[in-house]
Amino acid sequence: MIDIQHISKKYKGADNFSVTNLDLSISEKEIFGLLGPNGAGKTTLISILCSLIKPTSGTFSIAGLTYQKNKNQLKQIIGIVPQEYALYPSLTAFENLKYFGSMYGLKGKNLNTKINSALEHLGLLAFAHKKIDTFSGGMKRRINLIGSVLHNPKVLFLDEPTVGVDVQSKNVIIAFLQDLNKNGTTIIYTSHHLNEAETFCTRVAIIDHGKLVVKGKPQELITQHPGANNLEDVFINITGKALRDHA
Ligand SMILES: Nc1ncnc2c1ncn2[C@@H]1O[C@H](COP(=O)(O)OP(=O)(O)OP(=O)(O)O)[C@@H](O)[C@H]1O
Repeated sequence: MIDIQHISKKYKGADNFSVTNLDLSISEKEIFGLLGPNGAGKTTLISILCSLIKPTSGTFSIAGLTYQKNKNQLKQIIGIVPQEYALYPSLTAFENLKYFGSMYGLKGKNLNTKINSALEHLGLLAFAHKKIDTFSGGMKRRINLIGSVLHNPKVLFLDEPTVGVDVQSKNVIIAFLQDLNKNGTTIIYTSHHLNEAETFCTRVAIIDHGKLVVKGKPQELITQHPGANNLEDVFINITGKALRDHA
């Protein structure tokens, strides 16, 4: 489904590569977790796969489509949930979602039904006509998520979808994503929540300093690392205890 070959990225003016010669294949209907310390290159990789930035070298395809040849088709089959909220604060939740839907050519009754159904699924129907600037962080994240799936993407990319949300919102978000996945959506997400990734993901890859260090099913990785009881132990084992501060 997703085939990544020798992807590297060096930002303009940067001294180092943010992603280095990365190869990865992700199958249809996987829930794939990209894990790694701050600055490892997770957002950079997701941004490349979403065609938001161009790789310095290397290629990738999604469902056989490439950004060089099939940019518009590619946009239609993917959904993107960015780290930052991409919402208009002075518009209501419903108005924001109508706007998102219209960007994918959706309109009328069909769009309204989809919006209402997703709002209900994510516990937000009662707030449909309230302005976004009155929403909590967890509510905004759920609206952002709905906006990215109205067009039924085959592949959904999420950059830390559960950061800064309470446990209740997190559980609703994870359950919603699991339902999408059961209905055929392949999910690729980045997270620092290793407990969450351990139970949520079919496979994970740990990235460090722009390189893919290890990949596999969470339980397999735990078994392969002597003394590891969970994915966090594996993570520390692989990436070490040093802080990754930089400016
Ligand atoms: N626009 C940019 N210009 C220059 N360097 C950048 C840019 N964006 C990211 N970087 C650098 O690329 C490296 C990887 O950053 P990236 O945001 O992809 O990491 P990450 O794994 O998503 O980190 P985090 O977990 O903190 O979100 C870092 O060293 C970062 O400083």
